[in-house]
Amino acid sequence: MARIASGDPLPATVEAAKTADAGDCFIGEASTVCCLPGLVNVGVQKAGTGELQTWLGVHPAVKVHGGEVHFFDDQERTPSCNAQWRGHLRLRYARFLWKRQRLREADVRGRLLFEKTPAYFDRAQPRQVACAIPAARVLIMLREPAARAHSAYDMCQREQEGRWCKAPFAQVVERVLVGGGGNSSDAAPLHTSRRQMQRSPHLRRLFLMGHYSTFMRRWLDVFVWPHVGVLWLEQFKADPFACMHAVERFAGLAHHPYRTVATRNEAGLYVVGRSKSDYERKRAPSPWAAGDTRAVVSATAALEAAMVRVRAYYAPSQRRLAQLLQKTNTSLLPELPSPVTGLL
Ligand SMILES: Nc1ncnc2c1ncn2[C@@H]1O[C@H](COP(=O)(O)OS(=O)(=O)O)[C@@H](OP(=O)(O)O)[C@H]1O
Repeated sequence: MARIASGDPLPATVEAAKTADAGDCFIGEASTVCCLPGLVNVGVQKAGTGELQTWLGVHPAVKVHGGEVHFFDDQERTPSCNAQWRGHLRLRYARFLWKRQRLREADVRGRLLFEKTPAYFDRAQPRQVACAIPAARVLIMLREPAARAHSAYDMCQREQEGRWCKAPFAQVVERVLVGGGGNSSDAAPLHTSRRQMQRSPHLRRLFLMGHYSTFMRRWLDVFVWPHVGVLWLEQFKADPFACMHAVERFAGLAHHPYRTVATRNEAGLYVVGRSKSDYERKRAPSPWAAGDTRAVVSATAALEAAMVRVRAYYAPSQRRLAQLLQKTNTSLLPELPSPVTGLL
């Protein structure tokens, strides 16, 4: 059972923070409260972490942060996790987490505190997170890695318009993934072009993040395995109710009747209130918008071929992940989704 913020808050001092853990709260000046989360969703980007936060936000026994925290992103390596350091780290983290919200005891008493930062999966040092909140439940949401990479690239094109994502995804794949013959059945393994990866840290992250087993091992090295739970966006798409039930069991929460509050949106997905899935797919890429049929057909074919290539690139790594999930028993649902099992 994850720690629920039900006890009396500790004084907001380093001394008190030395003995705190996930789910504990600190009371500071003017009775303001800040807490350490009991449940942290550490990733991955584009695997439905925003949606999960929305669903947990309507659970009466959960207090969600509401945004993304990024406290542990790219922090410097710390020499050791001694008591003094732990005390400081916990206080800084709890204060940072709630700096934009004036929490009162009544907001948190008896509730599970939740934060999500998908960037933690590959950008945080799990050892540091474990130093701050060793008893926390760590939720890892994954998504078939080729679809994840495409979705992340698409988001960059739509929202960030960065230089690194100007070219169509299919062109980038052609440039970055080398070896093989473009066919998943080719014997030669695909790997990333060192030169292309050195040129763009964004592309490097886009492709490397999908080697889930590499990053997962780092989390499993420092958190006890029953405290780490894995869920797939594909599972959430297929049955969000089973997923929410599994998350509740994982976090020690009472069952909430999500079926009574969820509706289906235009995309046919279950949502509670506003969802990214309501509007993300409505924005069309340029050839579609221009209505140029030939361009659409050729862009679709190029994208499909690129996706085959990306899936082939990730196949060995997906096999390693399957073994890791089996060994550690960290899947929250017993059945792996078909786009994932297809690769294993
Ligand atoms: N209710 C529901 N059911 C199934 N799938 C859903 C739902 N809500 C959001 N989504 C899809 O989740 C994808 C976004 O994931 P994230 O919220 O983790 O994105 S982000 O990293 O925070 O930007 C994004 O996927 P893509 O549209 O394929 O990019 C969303 O469409």
